[in-house]
Formats: sequence, C-alpha cells, structure tokens
Amino acid sequence: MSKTIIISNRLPLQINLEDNNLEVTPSVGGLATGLKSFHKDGDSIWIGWSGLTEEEIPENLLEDVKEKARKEDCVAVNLSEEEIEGFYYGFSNRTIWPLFHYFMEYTEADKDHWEIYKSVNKKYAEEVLKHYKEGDHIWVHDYQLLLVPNMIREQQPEAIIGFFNHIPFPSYEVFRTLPWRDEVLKGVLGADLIGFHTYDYERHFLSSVSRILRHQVNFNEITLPERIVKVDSFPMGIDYNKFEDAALNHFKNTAEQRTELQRRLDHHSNETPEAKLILSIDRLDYTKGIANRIRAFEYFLDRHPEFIEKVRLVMLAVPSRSNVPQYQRLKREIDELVGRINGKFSTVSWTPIWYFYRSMPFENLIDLYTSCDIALLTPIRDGMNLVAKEFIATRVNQTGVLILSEMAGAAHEMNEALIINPNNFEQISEALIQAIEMPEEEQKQRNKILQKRLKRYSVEKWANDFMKALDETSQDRDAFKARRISSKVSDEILEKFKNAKNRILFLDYDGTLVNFTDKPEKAKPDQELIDLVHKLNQSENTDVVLISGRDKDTLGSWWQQIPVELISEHGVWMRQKNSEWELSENVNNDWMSAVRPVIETFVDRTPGTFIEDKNYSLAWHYRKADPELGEIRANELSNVLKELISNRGLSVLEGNKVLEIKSSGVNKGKASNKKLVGKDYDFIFAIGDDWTDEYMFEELPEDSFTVKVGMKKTSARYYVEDTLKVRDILKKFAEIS
Ligand SMILES: O=P(O)(O)OC[C@H]1O[C@H](O[C@H]2O[C@H](CO)[C@@H](O)[C@H](O)[C@H]2O)[C@H](O)[C@@H](O)[C@@H]1O
Ligand SMILES: O=c1ccn([C@@H]2O[C@H](COP(=O)(O)OP(=O)(O)O)[C@@H](O)[C@H]2O)c(=O)[nH]1
Ligand SMILES: [Mg+2]
Repeated sequence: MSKTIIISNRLPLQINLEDNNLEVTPSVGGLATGLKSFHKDGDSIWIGWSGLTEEEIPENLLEDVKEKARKEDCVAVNLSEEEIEGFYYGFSNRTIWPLFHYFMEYTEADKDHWEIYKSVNKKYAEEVLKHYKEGDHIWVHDYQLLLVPNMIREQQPEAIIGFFNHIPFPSYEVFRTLPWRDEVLKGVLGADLIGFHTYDYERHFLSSVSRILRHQVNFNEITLPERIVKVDSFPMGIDYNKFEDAALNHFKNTAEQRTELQRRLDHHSNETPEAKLILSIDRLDYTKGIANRIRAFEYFLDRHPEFIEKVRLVMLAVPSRSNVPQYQRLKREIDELVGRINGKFSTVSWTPIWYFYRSMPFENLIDLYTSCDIALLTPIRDGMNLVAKEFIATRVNQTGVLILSEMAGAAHEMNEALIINPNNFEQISEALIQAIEMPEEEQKQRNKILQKRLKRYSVEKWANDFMKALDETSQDRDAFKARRISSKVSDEILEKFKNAKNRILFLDYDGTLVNFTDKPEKAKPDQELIDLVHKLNQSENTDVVLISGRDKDTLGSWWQQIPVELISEHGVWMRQKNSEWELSENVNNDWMSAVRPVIETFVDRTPGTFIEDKNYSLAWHYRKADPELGEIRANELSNVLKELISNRGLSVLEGNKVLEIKSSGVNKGKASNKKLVGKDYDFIFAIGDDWTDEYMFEELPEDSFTVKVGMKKTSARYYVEDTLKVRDILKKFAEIS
C-alpha cells in the first residue's frame, strides 16, 4: 500500500535528555503543531531531526531514540553538532530565514554554511529514498529543505513530490541577492507541486523562476523540458476541534482542576475586575515584532494614561534558535524593554506587562487563550501565524478581539480581525482602544464569521487539498507520459517509416533542430545537424522539408550546400530541391512602412527587444526582455497591431517569445499541405516546438505523425522533451533509410 512520507527539519516530537533518560515533548512552532494531526490520522511516516545532536545522544540510548520516534511513526535523522551549526543555525536561520522575511541586513552569505546545508539536505533526501516505495507521495516541508525535492527526483525521476514553504517567499528583488539563488530554485523545482500560504508568496516565487531561470510560466504552471511544475496557494489551517474542545473542557474544570497558571490569572482578574488582559504568544523571533509591540504598548499608555491599571499585556515568548546572535540580542532588548516599561508605569497593585520566557504545555496555552480579552499579534513578517487562528478557535463564547498585523499570512483570511500595520504605533494604539471598547455584540459578530471559516478550512482540509492537488499533478503527468515518444512508440513509428513507400518529413528549425539563442542569427546549424539532414535528404523515397519562420536569406545561406527543400517565413517562400526560391501568391509588403514605426515604439519602451526584418513579414522578439514586462508588452502590441491591420489581409502570429505580422493566407499548415498536393505519401511526419507549428499539426491529414517538442499544450499526437531527443529520432530514421 502506498503511503505519504512527510519530511521536515524537525519532527513533531522533541527528544530531550534528562539525567540520562530520554524524554519526549511536543515540538513548538506552527509547522509541527499544525501538521501533527494530519500525520496522526493518516497513513504516513515523518522524517526529521529529533532535537538532539549525535554527540548528545549516549551510545547506549541510540536505539531508544529510534524506538521513541518509531512509536510515533517517525524516523529520526541524526545530525552532528557541526551539521546543526552550519545547516540549522547557519544557512537556514542566518541566511534563508532573514532573507525570506525581508531582514536583509541580518542575512549572511557564508559559503561553508551553504556547503553544510547542501550535505544535510542530501542526508534527508537519502533517508527518504531508504523508505520510498513506488506510488508513495513525498511531502517535503519548508525552507530548511529547499534542495531535497530535486535530490530525490535525481534518484527517482517518477516519484510524486510535493513541497510546501511555510515562510514568506520574498519578492524577486530581494531573492535575487542570494548568491546561490539558481541552485535553490532548481532544488525546489524537483517537486511536482509547490505550495505557499498566500498568493503573494506564490507570485513572488513564479516571478523569480521566470526571471532567474527563464523558464516559461503560464499562470501557475512552470514548463520544464521534461515536466510541468504546478504552484499554488494553500493557507494552512489548525486542528480546530482540538482547540475548541480543549476550551470547552477548560470551562468545565472544577476549582481543583484549574491549573496553577489559571489560578493566578483568576486571582488577578478578581483583584482588578475591569482590567482587560491583552495576550501575545510567539517564538522569540525578530520577525514577530515583539520589541515593536512593547514599544507600541508604551506609546499607548503614554498617550492614554486613562488606561493605566485598566489593561495588562501578558506576553509569552518561547525560546527559539538561541545560538543565533540576532536572537540573543533580541532577548536582551526585550528584557530591557519589559523592565523599563514596568518600571515606568507600575503602580502598587499593578504591573503593565507580565512576561514569560519559556514554552508552555498545551493546557496552559488554553488557559491564556481563554482568559484574555484581546490578542495582540504584530509580526513584521510572518508566513502564516497559527496563534491568531488558535486564539479564535478557543473563544467558545465568541467574545474577544483579535488585533493582527497585515504582514502575517493569516491576515488574508482574517479580515474580521482588527488589521494593523505593525510599524504604525498610532494605529495600534487606536486598535487597542477600539478593542477595549468594542461592544460584545460586535465581537461576537466578527468572531462568528472567523470561526466558521477556520472550522471549515482546518489543517486536515488543508493537507487533503494539497494532497489532492499533488495527486492531480501525477495524473496530468501520466496523461503526458501516454503521448511521449517512448522507445515502444518510437519503434512503432520506425516500423511504419521503414515499410512506407513514400515519405515526407516536415522539420521545424528553431526550438526543434537547434536550441534557442539570445540572438536569432547565432542559432546556426552545427555540422552534426547538417550531416544528419543531408543523409536523410539523400535517402530514397524520402522528402525532407525544413519548414521555418526564418527569412529566406538566412535559411538559404545556412542550407546552401544541402539540396534540402526549404519553406521560409511560414510559407511565403519555397525552395524546391536544387532550385531557386519561389514566392507564394497573395503576399505583399507594402504595409510594412506603416507598421514598423509602431513596433519601434515598443522596442524603445521594452529593453531587450528588437525587430527582425523579413521580406514579407516583421517579427518583434522579446526573449531577452524582462519576462513579465515582455508578456505585458506582447499583449499590448498584439492588440494595437490587430487594430492597425484589420482589413489588410494581415495577421499577427504569436510564437515563442516573438510576435510576427504577415499575410493571413500564409501559415505552416497551408504551406505543408501544399506539398502533399498530387503526391501519394504513406508516411507523413511533422515536428515543431511552437504555436506556429500547431497549424501543421491541425491541418495535416489525421494519420500523420505529428510531434511537439517540449511539454506544452498541443494538438500534436506525440511529444518529445527537447532538441536532443529530436535528433535521436532523426538519427534512427537516417540509420534505417
Ligand atoms: O523549528 P524551529 O526553528 O524551532 O522553528 C519553529 C517553526 O517556525 C516556522 O514556522 C512557520 O510555519 C508556520 C506554519 O506554517 C507559520 O504559521 C509561521 O508563520 C512560520 O514561521 C518554520 O517555518 C518552521 O519550519 C519551524 O519549525
Ligand atoms: O509554548 C508554546 C507556545 C506556542 N506553541 C505553539 O506554537 C505554534 C506557533 O505557530 P505560529 O504559526 O504562530 O508561528 P511559528 O512559531 O511557526 O513561526 C502554535 O501552534 C502554538 O500553539 C507551543 O506549542 N508552545
Ligand atoms: Mg520552432
């Protein structure tokens, strides 16, 4: 039976060593807490780090560590101190984490860290491969493991691999500063499906892929030579029922059952019944805006002294990544801030901030969530922020107000909260007043909507949606695979070729026989290609036609020595074997002088683009332009041109990064069919890579062997991955004939 393999840096359980005994506690942080319930209910194994370094685990306890993990369907990856230093504290949390959260000034570019990051990613990938069986779904998580998808793909090309990024993906302008940006993107692109919490992160990723790797991006699909990668947003939810039930039980607790923390909270609310409790919970992390929050709270008390003794900020900061200097500095800063503000405002019976620096067991979190009146969550950047969702889920009587930073992924789904900009103290201060004074009815109205949404889109739904989408990618892949020229299909085609009496081969040039280059004039045929075409062209009963959008002079000069048939400019000109060029009827070029200046204005405004002058057509190339700007301008130009050329017998052809204006009566479909007139071919083969070749695929007789190069949508019967594969097929034809 197939299973799901989850891989994340950390396991959902943390193994600790206490007096030479192993203790298991749950891991902290959104990824582990969120995904745990999916893992628990499904048929999955989870591969990740146990939380102890190799050096920390005494030899006699090694087996125990494994066993403790195994009990929870987990596999512990062993990492040495050096690996944790370079991979986790190093590259993950001193390079990727700050960069992806827009803290560029904290971002380091340490080559040694990068090397260790690569080798540890390899270690995770190898662990996956040990457990992988055909049909399994592999789900890789987060920024610590960006290279794992491709490392698995290299060993298991057919594997079904999903990747989910739990943190923001920064804009291209930020991401491009990373020295290893190409490798990182290629690593992630090993996956079939890449998920983000929000559409913004998704579009930033797509933009980096198209700008840096120059892959073709269509909406949310990236076309690689051999595969299509889907990218989508799936906002992670929480185990709603778990939090709701815990809150319901919490209110049923008798006086004796109340926790120590709850008693303290009760005591304080009895002493100052009208004082509102404002809660914040986060890992101690500079992205969470904790220091800013305290300053904003100070700003609020300074400006509104009427709230002194009327509010209290209860702040839980969970220790995190404390080996990283920025986190140590932040810890000191927060200690000082809390001290200073408590010193400044405290009265005999009241302190404004209660500060806990520790992690708390689940029941205490529930105490906090249910006892407070307001949650104040002000991250500067946050992938999602599950605390915001957990707070809402525990408000079983539907009171309470959530103030949430617009920089948290969660803000996209939680519009009924009071959404603030974490850098705007004035706004935070006003939101606090609005929250304190909000009528209960309004609180309930807002929370009702939020609860309904969170209950529906729970973590279970999130995981299932992701898995369903992953499954669909594998079905798409199967559909494509069925049309790929496998060795079996290629044998069948060869057999037909061999037995045919009269054959014709239509071969597109650019993108089919040769790869694209920056400048069209650089894509000259190499000697191997010339020899191959020559050999094919000499075979008996075989007509070879190079059918191209190129101008006749270039094509003619490149194929001067070989008497192969040529069709240029999509059919404007034809050169029969050993003959001169002939012009097709119905073409003229008297429109050019009116159209060229219009295209020139687009060249001026779109760096990297240029005009290619052909005899009877004009082509505007935008391969070298910024990919997004290129597409926008191509659309614009296409519209302008269509307007301009209406009723002139012209049409605009949209090719691979090129727009071409030419006579309507001319296209490769018409041109190729003309060749068939009066002949009795029993083997027709046509191959091409781009939109303009679709005319051939559609208009040639149905039993033709039509082949698309690259995994794009097509009406061809078959496809091959790239120009290398095209040559393989042609070589086989040449051998037989
Ligand atoms: O493992 P740690 O280094 O201790 O860090 C804890 C986790 O922090 C990050 O959580 C993110 O995932 C959450 C759920 O998707 C999301 O709500 C939050 O905004 C993110 O910051 C990190 O991504 C995890 O890998 C860590 O385990
Ligand atoms: O003492 C604590 C404090 C918090 N959490 C959990 O840690 C997670 C924090 O996730 P969030 O997405 O808010 O932020 P992250 O830490 O992942 O960046 C939430 O599920 C909390 O319930 C916890 O397990 N113990
Ligand atoms: Mg082509």
